[in-house]
Amino acid sequence: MDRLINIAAPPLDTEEARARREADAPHSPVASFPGETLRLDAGLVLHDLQIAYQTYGEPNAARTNAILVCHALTGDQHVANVNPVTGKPGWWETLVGPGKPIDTERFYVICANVLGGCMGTTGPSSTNPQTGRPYGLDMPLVTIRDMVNAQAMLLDHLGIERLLCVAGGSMGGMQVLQWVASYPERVVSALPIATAARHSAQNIAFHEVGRQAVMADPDWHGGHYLQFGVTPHRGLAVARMAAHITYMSDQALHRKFGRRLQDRALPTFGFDADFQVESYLRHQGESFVQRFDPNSYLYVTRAMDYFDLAAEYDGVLANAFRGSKTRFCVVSFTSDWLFPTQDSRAIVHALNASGAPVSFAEIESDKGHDAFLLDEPELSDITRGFLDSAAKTAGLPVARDR
Ligand SMILES: CC(=O)SCCNC(=O)CCNC(=O)[C@H](O)C(C)(C)COP(=O)(O)OP(=O)(O)OC[C@H]1O[C@@H](n2cnc3c(N)ncnc32)[C@H](O)[C@@H]1OP(=O)(O)O
Ligand SMILES: N[C@@H](CCO)C(=O)O
Repeated sequence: MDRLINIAAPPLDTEEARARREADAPHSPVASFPGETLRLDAGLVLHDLQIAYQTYGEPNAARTNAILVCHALTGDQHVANVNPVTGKPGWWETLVGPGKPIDTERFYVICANVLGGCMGTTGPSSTNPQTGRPYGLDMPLVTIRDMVNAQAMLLDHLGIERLLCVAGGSMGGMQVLQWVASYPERVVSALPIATAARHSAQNIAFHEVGRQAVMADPDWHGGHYLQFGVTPHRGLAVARMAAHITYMSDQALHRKFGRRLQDRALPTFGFDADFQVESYLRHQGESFVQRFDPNSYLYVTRAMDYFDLAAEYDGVLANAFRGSKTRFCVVSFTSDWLFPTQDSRAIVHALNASGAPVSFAEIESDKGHDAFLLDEPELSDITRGFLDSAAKTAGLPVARDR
């Protein structure tokens, strides 16, 4: 019988997986801030902050060519090249690299693992300096604004005063919007993709299902599973399966799998993964738990839920951008029902009302929300054109013809 998802490989917090993560250390520099604190929206203070990051390309002499890329919910700092933990290409290798739209021969690209994450930046699996044990749920909740404030500390550490662009999709796009609201003078241009200025009720609902799956796993132990030497990987896998459906469109699921059966001619009349789509989702769940920490999943989904940029500005989104000189390019995808085009339009309307320069593109695609991670030629063209124009405004040398 093959009714349950099969977590064959070691989950993230076994000794073996820890060793794999530690093997990443030479690849990911970690910025530490001894003696400094980060004040969080939750009203608490974080000590001994650590931020794991990657850079690609070189800063120019005036340090005016930096682009900050912000990752989505379960991304990490490995935006390009090979991710040493998964052995797979970086999550935005379609856009970032030499000669690519975010051209690392021209730009100095920085990407940091978010606060609350599990790839080297302080998160619930980090050691709580007050107890010497992993934080677990004793880690204070973090918000998108907290993530951005931590990134600002990293930029100070790297000697980058101003960003030529801040770019990202989904939760990365939320960080882009927050960057302009919090640090307008530090951002020349902004590229928020497949995102929203506030998380919808429907999206909060999906996240709650995922969190309940994690917390219902008997191995969760109130969030202190590391002390018990186990990981609630089954709950996390179920959470990912449910979430993954929301990252795709109905058309894409139909195109990829339809009602086809997996490795069999007839249904089993049982609960095995008869259908290809079931097998695919199980695979997505099983592979996710090899690279992600269950408590981090709780924290980062919660940060998205709390995001409501207008709420910080008397309920008027335009006020978040008023006076900002940042140039925007807002992008959405036609088949993205998780962050539909109407969410992007709301951002564009607010930017118009605030007087900010903004362009908007809705890209025709049947790939759903995760289209921003896939090879979408129109996204590449828009990104290249937008960055060329931002670079020109900033007085950088023009791009070579390709
Ligand atoms: C910033 C960030 O967001 S980083 C995090 C982004 N990364 C993820 O979210 C990782 C998981 N998500 C995905 O894989 C997303 O679908 C994407 C967008 C990143 C990739 O999409 P695609 O290239 O279309 O890949 P697809 O969704 O078809 O998945 C391919 C995988 O499914 C597996 N698969 C395909 N069909 C089946 C099936 N019938 N049964 C079992 N497994 C299957 C493939 O073997 C492949 O496995 P692998 O990834 O372990 O090599
Ligand atoms: N699939 C991506 C996008 C989610 O918004 C991720 O897991 O981060």
